[in-house]
Amino acid sequence: MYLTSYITKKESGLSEYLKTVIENSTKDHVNECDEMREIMQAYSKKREVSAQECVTRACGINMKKCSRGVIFVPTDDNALKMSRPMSYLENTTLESVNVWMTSLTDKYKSRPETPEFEQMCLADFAATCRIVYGQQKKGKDVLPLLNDMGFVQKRKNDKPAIIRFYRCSQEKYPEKFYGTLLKLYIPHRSDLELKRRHFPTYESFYKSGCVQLPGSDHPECVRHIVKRNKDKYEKNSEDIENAVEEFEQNRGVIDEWCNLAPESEVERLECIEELEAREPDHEHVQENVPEYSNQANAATEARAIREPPTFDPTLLRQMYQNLNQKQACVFYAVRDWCVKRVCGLNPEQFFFYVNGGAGTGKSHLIKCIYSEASKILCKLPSHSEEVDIANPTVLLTAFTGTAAFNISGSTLHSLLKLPRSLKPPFQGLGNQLDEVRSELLNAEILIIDEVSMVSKPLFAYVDARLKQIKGSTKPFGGMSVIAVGDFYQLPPVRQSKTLCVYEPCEIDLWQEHFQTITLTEIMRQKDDVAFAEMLNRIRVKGKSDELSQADRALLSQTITEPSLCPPDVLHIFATNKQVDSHNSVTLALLHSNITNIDADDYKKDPRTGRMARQAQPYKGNR
Ligand SMILES: Nc1ncnc2c1ncn2[C@@H]1O[C@H](COP(=O)(O)OP(=O)(O)OP(=O)(O)O)[C@@H](O)[C@H]1O
Repeated sequence: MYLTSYITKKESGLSEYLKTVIENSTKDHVNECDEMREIMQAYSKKREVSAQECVTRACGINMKKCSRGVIFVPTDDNALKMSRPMSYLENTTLESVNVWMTSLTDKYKSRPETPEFEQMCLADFAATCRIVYGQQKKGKDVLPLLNDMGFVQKRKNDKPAIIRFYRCSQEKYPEKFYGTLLKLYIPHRSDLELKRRHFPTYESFYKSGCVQLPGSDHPECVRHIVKRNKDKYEKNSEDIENAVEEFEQNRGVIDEWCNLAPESEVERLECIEELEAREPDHEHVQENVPEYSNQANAATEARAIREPPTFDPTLLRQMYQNLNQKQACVFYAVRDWCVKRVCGLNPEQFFFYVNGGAGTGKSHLIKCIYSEASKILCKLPSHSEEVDIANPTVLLTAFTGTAAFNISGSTLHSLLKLPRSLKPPFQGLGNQLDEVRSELLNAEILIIDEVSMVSKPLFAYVDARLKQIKGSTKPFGGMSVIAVGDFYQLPPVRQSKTLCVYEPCEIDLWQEHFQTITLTEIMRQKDDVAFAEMLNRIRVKGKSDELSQADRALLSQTITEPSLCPPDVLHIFATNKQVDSHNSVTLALLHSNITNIDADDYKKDPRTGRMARQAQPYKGNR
């Protein structure tokens, strides 16, 4: 699949893209040189060329060896024409019409008038003949073309060339579709022969027309002639077309890419979304992705890996000692694994999902695990010489910036340089791979906090990315994973699929690998057991389930007049407007001298891929 996709990569969108660039640059520039430069830049940025192809081209190495010639046959009514060279044009008069280079189709129409050439359709001509120049004109069986168009020679019988032509959809563009069939497979000397008086369209001529071929003594249906010639050149075209269509529709899930080619990730799509000025794909685009910056810039880009959290050893010891039974269970399981790893016992990868309601001590446990595991794993042989904090052994991450900040970690997007759109196919790291690989090569454990916000596509992407970075086909590239969170809390943005929903048709990393450990003891309100228990009941309550009288009474006790509410306690509001108003009032109470600073808003220019400062800040942006 990987190779097929690589060698059949499409460039179909490029023409449309260039058209837009040309239209825009015509509007923007008076100077043709600038216009040309802009088009060239757009072309070079948009064109998808892999690193391998670049090297091959730059070094002039043959990209492929082919025992057959491959000929492109232009069949469009308005096919692109190239002008003759300047040196030629300078010696012609203004009235001269002979200013265009002749195409293969022109040469076909001027083919020799021998019986053999008369019967040839354009496809035959392209596949079995070659235009010869210079000394080759003196070769065997070379014939002159009419109208001084050059010379032609039949190819050796066993080596007809492969013909390529633009195929268009029969449903969407019937006229072009039938025009192509007729031009390729009906012998002719002028396009008028293919669109005759009684047949206003190519389609009508194809379906009801008859022609008498040179050398034949009776007319024959156009359809039949087309079929006979087409069968010579398009033997399996329908099967191939159906297979391609099926492949496009049922592209494998993201993971398959990595399973097939984890090491040689050369996806060319890295810059597509940067340059595409299209509407975001709502299902796959991650909204509000914090710290996301696809405009990598050494000066402005925040480091992917934050400074690791450090704790006072005495405090840490106390934290370990005070872990409750379930917390301790996970903590020591991970600790044992780390010890085995350091001793060279190569323990199996583990995948834990630490679940539990609000305040059950999930983040607290993460901090303990992180500190202890980092301390032990830094003794791994590869780290013994110099422990570099930029090469962590445990990765602390979360989906949102806030959650990541709370645990002194990084967001998944920034750490793994994930693209904004998670739409398949998987986008590799391209030339950032080495840099990320060197940063994360020593990582052994990945911790993901607030996992309820991680969507299925994002999780699959993390898996794929780690496979790429680690160069391993094992799940998550061989790293052990601790996912922490509560699926009763925030779901993924934009109604993306959450991890805990099982779908049998997909490879489900979550169901397949993760072992759940549920923390039940509420640590945040441990001095108020009644309240903590009520919170647990509310956590699992359905929308239509009534609150019990006792719970209602307990909650009602806390109702108070807003004016009586102390200003310095946490306030929660239903709308942003109320939040803004409360913040403004509180801020004014704290500081008298307030200065407003307008934000500078930047927007990506789809043509250049660069961030351009907007004249006006966006309204309503926060
Ligand atoms: N074993 C423990 N000993 C003492 N305090 C603890 C322990 N576990 C957790 N805590 C404290 O309980 C409070 C809640 O813990 P924590 O924030 O880790 O819970 P959480 O499950 O992550 O909550 P949430 O889901 O709301 O983010 C914190 O103040 C934490 O320090």
